[in-house]
Amino acid sequence: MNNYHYYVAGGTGGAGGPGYGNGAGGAGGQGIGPSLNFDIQSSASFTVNNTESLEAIHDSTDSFMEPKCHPETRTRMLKDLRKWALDPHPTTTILWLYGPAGAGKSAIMRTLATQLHEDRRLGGCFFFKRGHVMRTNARMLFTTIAYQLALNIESLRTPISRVAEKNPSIIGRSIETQMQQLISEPCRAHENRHSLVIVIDGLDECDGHAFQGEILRAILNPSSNHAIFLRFIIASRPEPQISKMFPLPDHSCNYRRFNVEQSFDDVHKYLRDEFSRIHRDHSTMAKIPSPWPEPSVLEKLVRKSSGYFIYASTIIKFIGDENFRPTVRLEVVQNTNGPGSELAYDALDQLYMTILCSVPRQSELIPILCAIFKFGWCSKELDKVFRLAKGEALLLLRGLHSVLKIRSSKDEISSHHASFVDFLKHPDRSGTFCIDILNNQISLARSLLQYYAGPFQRPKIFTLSNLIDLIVPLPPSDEVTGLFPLLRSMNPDYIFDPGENLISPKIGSIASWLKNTLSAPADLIQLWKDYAFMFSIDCMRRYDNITPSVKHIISPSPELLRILVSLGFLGRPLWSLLTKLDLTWTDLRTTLSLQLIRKIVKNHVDTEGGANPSASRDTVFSYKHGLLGRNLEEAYPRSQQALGWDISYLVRLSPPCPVLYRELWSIPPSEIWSSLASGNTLIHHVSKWLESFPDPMIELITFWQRAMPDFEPCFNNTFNPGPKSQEKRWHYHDNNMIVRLHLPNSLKIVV
Ligand SMILES: Nc1ncnc2c1ncn2[C@@H]1O[C@H](COP(=O)(O)OP(=O)(O)OP(=O)(O)O)[C@@H](O)[C@H]1O
Repeated sequence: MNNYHYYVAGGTGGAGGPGYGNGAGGAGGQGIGPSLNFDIQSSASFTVNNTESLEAIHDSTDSFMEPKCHPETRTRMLKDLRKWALDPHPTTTILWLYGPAGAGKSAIMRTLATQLHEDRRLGGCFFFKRGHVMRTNARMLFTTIAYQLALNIESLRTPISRVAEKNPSIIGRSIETQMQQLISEPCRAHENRHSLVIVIDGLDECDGHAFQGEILRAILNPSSNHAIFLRFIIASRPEPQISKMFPLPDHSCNYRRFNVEQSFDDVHKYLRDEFSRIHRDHSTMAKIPSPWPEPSVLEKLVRKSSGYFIYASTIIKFIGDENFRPTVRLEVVQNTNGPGSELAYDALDQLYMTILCSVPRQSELIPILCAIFKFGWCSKELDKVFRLAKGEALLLLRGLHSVLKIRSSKDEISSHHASFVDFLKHPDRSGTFCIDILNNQISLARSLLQYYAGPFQRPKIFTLSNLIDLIVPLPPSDEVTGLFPLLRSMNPDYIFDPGENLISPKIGSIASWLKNTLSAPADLIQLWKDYAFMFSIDCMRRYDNITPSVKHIISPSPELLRILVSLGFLGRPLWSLLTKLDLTWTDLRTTLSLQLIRKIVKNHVDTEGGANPSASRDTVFSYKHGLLGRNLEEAYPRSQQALGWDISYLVRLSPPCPVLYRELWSIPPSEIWSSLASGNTLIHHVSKWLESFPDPMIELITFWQRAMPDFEPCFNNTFNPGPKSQEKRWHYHDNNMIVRLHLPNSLKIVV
């Protein structure tokens, strides 16, 4: 059991401080004397000397080392805060000051505490400090503040010390009881004409979220019934467990929120003055012309600070180091990736490391951080791509509110400080958290590829291009080989999604990369070559005849080429069919034919034989896009005719297939003959196709040939060609396409 003795006033020793309660005379300083002695008995777990908690006071012995505002900085903010603190009738008596890590909250609070002390309005203060045994201890908060109240306000001494005497175990009681008995009750019984401010800084640095909550509940609870003259200012990072206690205020709130905003002007002033000081005082600077550094360099550094002080004060400490030349160190700071730059940001890095290391579920968090800073994704996108439950990404990022700006209203995530992104990009600084190290890049690529292997969902932002940029620089390794199965199972719908802003060479670069990665299987390389080639054709269609530059590096498989030659005129999104139906190239022709046949039949049924053309989706689509006809009645037969042509070409290219043949019979004759042109074409190509069967049934061929009118001359025109013309047209169609696509001549059909 240790005893903690706060000896206040009088007696021997302590230098008398200026007491200011009710204009009473000066209270004593920290002395040892019997006249006022409140003895707060600790629980057995306390083994540290009590004076350590006194370091939490604004003017403690070590306080000269703690941050304070540089002269003429944060002036407007300090003025506002002081005005609120001194206001005899404020609308709220509790103020929460919040801002990201290193924004300058402690500096503001310390400067304010000093000002309030000079105004004789400081009731007490407590500066929590991470890593300090007493200054992270919630139990020390109200006892230390009570001590200062007793010290500062003469009329409070007796009631406070009486509580301590009567209840020596008060330090072991709940936070709320301490607040009630040591502060609220003695103050309520006391009359004070002026406000008295209690300043609590760095609440997020108090050990244990539960204790942080308890402290806030003790202060915010309306039943605490604080004395009318008491004001509380609490400063912290906007950590979720604290922010939730201060929801955006409505009219019934008894607190005010105060955001420590960026201030480029203040940082500029600070940097300018500090550089002048270094220039003036540093032994090696005598010959360096003034102003130093040049204004443009200064401006750049101000921008880099994002308007917060942590970056500015860190580089000043580095540049101003007496043992080095400031000019050389300034160069190092400017070149963030140059040698030695990791030393420049020591303090900053420690801050960021502490924050990152304190976050749970780090292995899940790292790829998410990579995605945020590489692709700028919002939380919804993160949930989707990382296959997390709704809102889970935000939950994972909860511990990073002091470095990340997370605006749930706009669903945007960004960094408070530009310096945090620099940190995350530099492997010597951020180590395993570095977003650019190989392991993290591979793990991000893996997550993305897993997503892209799944069913197509139109993304809100299109990032395939980023994924390719991520994959292509990866050097060969076992981990990279692990990505191959995912690359094989990628859903091509994502590649050919018109919303993606991809360019052909990007897709080609995956094939080239696979080729250079020696362990890549040949069929995977071919698959990506095919994708690249199809993509180039797609671009050609979309942008009308822009020759695909990809053709120089890609050699698609002959099977694919044959199909494409036929489909080049169809304008169908072939790629989506491929994956949706899980087909090989060989299956594709047959299946496409079957599908198209079913479609022609379905249109017939849906529209009741064409009587109600609005029931056919592709007729409506074609008409709406001005592709076919002036009205739906005109568009319907034309869209059926287009299907008929497509079927003709595909049937001709398909391998012998009895199922397909049977299916052809399901086409209602009226649909075949509604357009003589496509009917004729269909009949011609079916008969030719039947000839390609291993054991062609002559009767069948003859049957189909007879179905075609044989008065060739009459039909020998563009719209209604006879058999010879059909063949010519077929050859022309194919060969022309081969020329257009710059394909090998060997693919041409020789008449
Ligand atoms: N107005 C200012 N003038 C000069 N230096 C400042 C000012 N504000 C902050 N600094 C410096 O910036 C650094 C970070 O400031 P401070 O510790 O006050 O930030 P904070 O918001 O309290 O950070 P944290 O959330 O990590 O506690 C400190 O080195 C401090 O000295």
